[in-house]
Amino acid sequence: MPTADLIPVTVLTGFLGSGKTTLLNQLVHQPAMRDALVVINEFGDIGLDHRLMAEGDEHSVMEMSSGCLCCTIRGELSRSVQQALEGLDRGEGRPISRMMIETTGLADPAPILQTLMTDHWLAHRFRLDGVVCLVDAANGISTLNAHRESQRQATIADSLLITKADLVDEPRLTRLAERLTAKRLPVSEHADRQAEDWLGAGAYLQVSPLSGPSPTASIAPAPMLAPAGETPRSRYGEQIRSFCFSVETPIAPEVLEDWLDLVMSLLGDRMLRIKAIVNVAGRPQPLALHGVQHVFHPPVALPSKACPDGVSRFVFITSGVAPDAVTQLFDYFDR
Ligand SMILES: Nc1nc2c(ncn2[C@@H]2O[C@H](COP(=O)(O)OP(=O)(O)OP(=O)(O)O)[C@@H](O)[C@H]2O)c(=O)[nH]1
Repeated sequence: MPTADLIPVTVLTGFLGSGKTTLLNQLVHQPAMRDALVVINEFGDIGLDHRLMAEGDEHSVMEMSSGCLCCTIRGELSRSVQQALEGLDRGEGRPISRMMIETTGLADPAPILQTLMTDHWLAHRFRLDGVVCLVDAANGISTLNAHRESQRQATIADSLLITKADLVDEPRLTRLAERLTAKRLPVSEHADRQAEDWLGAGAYLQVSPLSGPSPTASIAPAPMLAPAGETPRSRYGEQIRSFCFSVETPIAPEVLEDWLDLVMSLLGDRMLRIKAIVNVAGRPQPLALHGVQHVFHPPVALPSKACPDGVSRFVFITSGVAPDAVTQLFDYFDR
């Protein structure tokens, strides 16, 4: 097939909580995402991101949460996409014009790119359009220092976008931008592409910031290494683990608050990510909660269909923390 007829694929990556799903939620309403197939890969047994995605008629969302696309379920990308496209061929939707893959926050994008390029079926239908990496301004520098995965994601990206610029002051944003543009390795052939190149006509630049005065910043990418003397501490697969926790009855607001406050303060740097859809007693709508390292974002009310069975679901991604340490604390407060 001529390259021009191949379906473009964008890989959207970025460390845990950097804002990938938030961005996708806004992008799916852009004209360039009409007829897009969105593949969401999540770290953890319970995938919550598909519930957090706004629904729309013009895009399909495929969730892959049984493992990480860069390692354990690498072979499944081809099979799952084939199934999705066969469904479309049978008239169960319109043909897709683009695919977007949201990686897990801990993914190494390189094996995913390799799969796209070397899997016979995928390589004959899709072409890589680019890798976009989100870097969270609130946690960016410490994450780059501490987590090899974050460095890999930013190094491989064609475009880097800084999210949460509204949460930091200008000097902090500048330090992060300088860190990201510090050219310590040969720059990849696409490295000078600006964010507006992907998705065609600058779709991202139309995305409004979530809150606050400063828009999400986009900068040209550049590979980087940790500064001398700062060794990445974590290695995916060794210490990092995810676990899920469900609560079947509505949770009293004070129990939720006290429990999460204590969890965050006790676990400190070892708490990488909390994601939850919570049925809070006395509230008509479920709440989405997001903790990203030491930052807890304001809760957001979701439509009732995000939690149809009334069960609250929490996903914790930690470094070296036993699940019991978290769940027993809940039992302590929920007496
Ligand atoms: N203030 C602010 N908050 C943001 C911005 N982008 C994302 N967030 C918040 O950051 C939190 C995490 O965002 P997600 O979109 O779930 O992040 P993610 O990268 O998909 O997370 P993982 O699936 O864990 O990798 C949510 O509470 C978002 O509302 C931003 O630009 N500004």
